[in-house]
Amino acid sequence: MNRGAAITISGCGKTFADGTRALSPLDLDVRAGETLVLLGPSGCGKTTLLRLIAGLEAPDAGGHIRFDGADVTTLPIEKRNVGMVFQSYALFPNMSVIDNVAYGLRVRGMAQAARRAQAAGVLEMMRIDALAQRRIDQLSGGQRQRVALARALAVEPRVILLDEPLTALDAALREHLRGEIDALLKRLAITAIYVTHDQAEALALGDRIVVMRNGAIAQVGTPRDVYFRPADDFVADFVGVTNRLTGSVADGRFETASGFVPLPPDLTSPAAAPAGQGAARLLFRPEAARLASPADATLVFEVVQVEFQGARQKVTLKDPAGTRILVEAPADGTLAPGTAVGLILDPARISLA
Ligand SMILES: Nc1ncnc2c1ncn2[C@@H]1O[C@H](COP(=O)(O)OP(=O)(O)OP(=O)(O)O)[C@@H](O)[C@H]1O
Repeated sequence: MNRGAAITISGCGKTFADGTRALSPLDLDVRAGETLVLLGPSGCGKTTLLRLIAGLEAPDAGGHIRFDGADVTTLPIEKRNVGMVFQSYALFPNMSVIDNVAYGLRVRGMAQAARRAQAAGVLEMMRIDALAQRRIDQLSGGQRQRVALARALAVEPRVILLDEPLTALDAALREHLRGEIDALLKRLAITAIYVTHDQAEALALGDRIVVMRNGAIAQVGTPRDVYFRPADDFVADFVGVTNRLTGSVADGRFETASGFVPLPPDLTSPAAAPAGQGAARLLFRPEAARLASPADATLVFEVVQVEFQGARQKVTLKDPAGTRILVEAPADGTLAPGTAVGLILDPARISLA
């Protein structure tokens, strides 16, 4: 397999013929060999960005796309050496599995024996070699998606582009294939760009995640960055439940109705503007908090509701100002509505907004 290409996207916007502005001009660097996930709600421009990278659409004037430094902006898809996998497999239903996988090699003019051998190798790698002679319409959804992936990989692309490849599958199969795709992409060290609107898929697969909103990039970061240090309210809410406390920052502390939180240095540095000093909100996920006795904590809340979930319980708390938050705790049965509890926040998993 080829080594993956580094991709540089600069000033790429996209306005369709009917005037729809699908993407505002944006810049993005994709590192060689990484899996980059484009995550965002329907219509935010994920597919459009993927199609620009593929060469299926041209960016508006001024936009440039480079693969390993070489400008490919005007190159059509067949000259970019990219593989694509879609939600709707786009396989030839009457052809055998092996002929589907070898198709791209035939288009490139490879001789029959050589392309059959190469296709057979990819089928083996994907563990579907036993299905080589089956027709596509004799396969299950999960098998078809493996064939689609095999076909994209058979041409030894520098970049593989995946557009919601698992959406059509049921939940259990989706999770299983997600694990397989993750392992495969890491092993091949191929540059992969993966479009999804499913946050769990994005967090599991991405080396980095690009959260998109209304044709623009809201945040680029590792799954941990995006989850624990969301750039804004939109990102915070799109990737999970977010608690918010209002208060103010002074002398390295966040002061709020229920007490205070000592802040880690990176949140109080001048670079952490606008929240380095003055009125602010503290954001954290339910699992970034731990319950403690009120005497051992700098924040004290009242228990409002406890929802038993087996191994864990979800606990709703309120502060003296009436602000409610949701936390998770081991299901030990000692929490009752009306009691006071202390709350300890993991400093690495809080952010200010
Ligand atoms: N060929 C086209 N002509 C006009 N508008 C288009 C065209 N293709 C896409 N759009 C519009 O551009 C915007 C972005 O679409 P895009 O398909 O990139 O979104 P998406 O984030 O991939 O959404 P989804 O998750 O629903 O696939 C949408 O408003 C869409 O309606």
